[in-house]
Amino acid sequence: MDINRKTAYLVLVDVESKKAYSNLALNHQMVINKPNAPGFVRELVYGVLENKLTLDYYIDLLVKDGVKSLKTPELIILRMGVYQIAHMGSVPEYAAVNESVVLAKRYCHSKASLVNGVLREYINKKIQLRLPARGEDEVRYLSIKYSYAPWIVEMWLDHYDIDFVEKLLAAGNETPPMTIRLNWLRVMKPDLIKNLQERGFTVEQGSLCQNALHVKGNNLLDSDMYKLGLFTPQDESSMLVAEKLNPKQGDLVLDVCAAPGGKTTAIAERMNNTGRIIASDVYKRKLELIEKEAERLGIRNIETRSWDATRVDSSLLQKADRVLVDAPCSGLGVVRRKPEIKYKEYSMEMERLPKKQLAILSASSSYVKPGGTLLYSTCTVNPEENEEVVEAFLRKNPSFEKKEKLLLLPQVDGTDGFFICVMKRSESLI
Ligand SMILES: C[S@@+](CC[C@H](N)C(=O)[O-])C[C@H]1O[C@@H](n2cnc3c(N)ncnc32)[C@H](O)[C@@H]1O
Repeated sequence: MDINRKTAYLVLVDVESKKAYSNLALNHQMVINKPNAPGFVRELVYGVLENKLTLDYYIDLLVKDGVKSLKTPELIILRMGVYQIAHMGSVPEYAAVNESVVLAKRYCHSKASLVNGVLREYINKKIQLRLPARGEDEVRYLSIKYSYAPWIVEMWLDHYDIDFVEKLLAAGNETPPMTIRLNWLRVMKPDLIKNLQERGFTVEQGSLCQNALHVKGNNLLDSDMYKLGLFTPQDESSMLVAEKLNPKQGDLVLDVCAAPGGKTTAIAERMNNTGRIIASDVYKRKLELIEKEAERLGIRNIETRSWDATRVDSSLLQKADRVLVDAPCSGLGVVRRKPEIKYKEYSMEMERLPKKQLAILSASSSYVKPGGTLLYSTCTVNPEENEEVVEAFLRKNPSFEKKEKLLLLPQVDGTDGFFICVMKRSESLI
């Protein structure tokens, strides 16, 4: 059996059945199975995840009792087969069919002939197969064409015009660039660039942040440069948070939703290991991630603690120069990296998020000293979690003033979808 397709299959089962995060499941199965073509595995896994609803739509047209009659193993094998035929030009059609049948014989033996039949029929009919008519139901059409849960399409259409929504949906299916944040504490930019180029990586300056580099090449995170803490993988939108917070040497900074610490460590690097950063998260077990990263990067000014940010710690009232609220959110801005987010069901949790975000922002604002900075950010494109939370906060807290508001978009900025709002507390408290 082809180890690459087997690995992809096992990742997709973990994501579908165990609700695993795609990046973690992929890393896990890569380590166990050691596929000889990791690029192929990644392309197949992310291709199937990104196009899941579109693939299911076509499979549904070809299976007698519809896609709902299929169990997870045969459904995943069919998705993989159709994806290879439709999108992977390097895979001959016969190989996509034969290898899918081999997988079916191993993981759902009685369905091997169904897999064979459906894939052969797909090859024969693919030119005639059509998406549902746009005019009849635009939400359904967009949901299937771009493969997003219908409620996400509907929500975006409620807030934005159709052209914007279609570009946003399409950009969420693009492969994001590999961007790294160079660690000023450990390396100078020209030296890191030279080091990367000598090892065969292609390097380009980032477009938004001075310390951002776009890198092309394989196994970057296995390199000694990574282990030595010369850089951290991070999207430029996240790097921009530390830049906009603009911490000064010697500041007291509170990062109240800090794990796994991507922004905490970016802030620490800017502060050149001076001052004090209190990085808290409600989940104690996640604090270890921040501590490990700080150690890798040679950072010594971070203290971690578990704290529920909806509660006020009276010992810190008006003490902080800067407070960062990088709030828990729906994550709709990072679907390029975590395509499984596109299929989340609309839930009560989604409905409760803006309330929770406002509670965290309100409690955390009390730590900002007069004249200090409060920054609210999310990795989502949803006005209810972004602008509306900030506006509700500002209405109730006249001592804060909005200084800058940014909505970064994959189709415009090439970054993840990201919201940043910088607020200042007045010198004399109202
Ligand atoms: C968007 S993530 C933060 C990412 C982080 N700032 C970074 O850059 O790596 C949101 C974090 O908020 C935490 N969180 C959720 N509810 C919280 C609460 N009530 N108090 C504090 N942290 C909370 C989650 O555990 C999660 O780690």
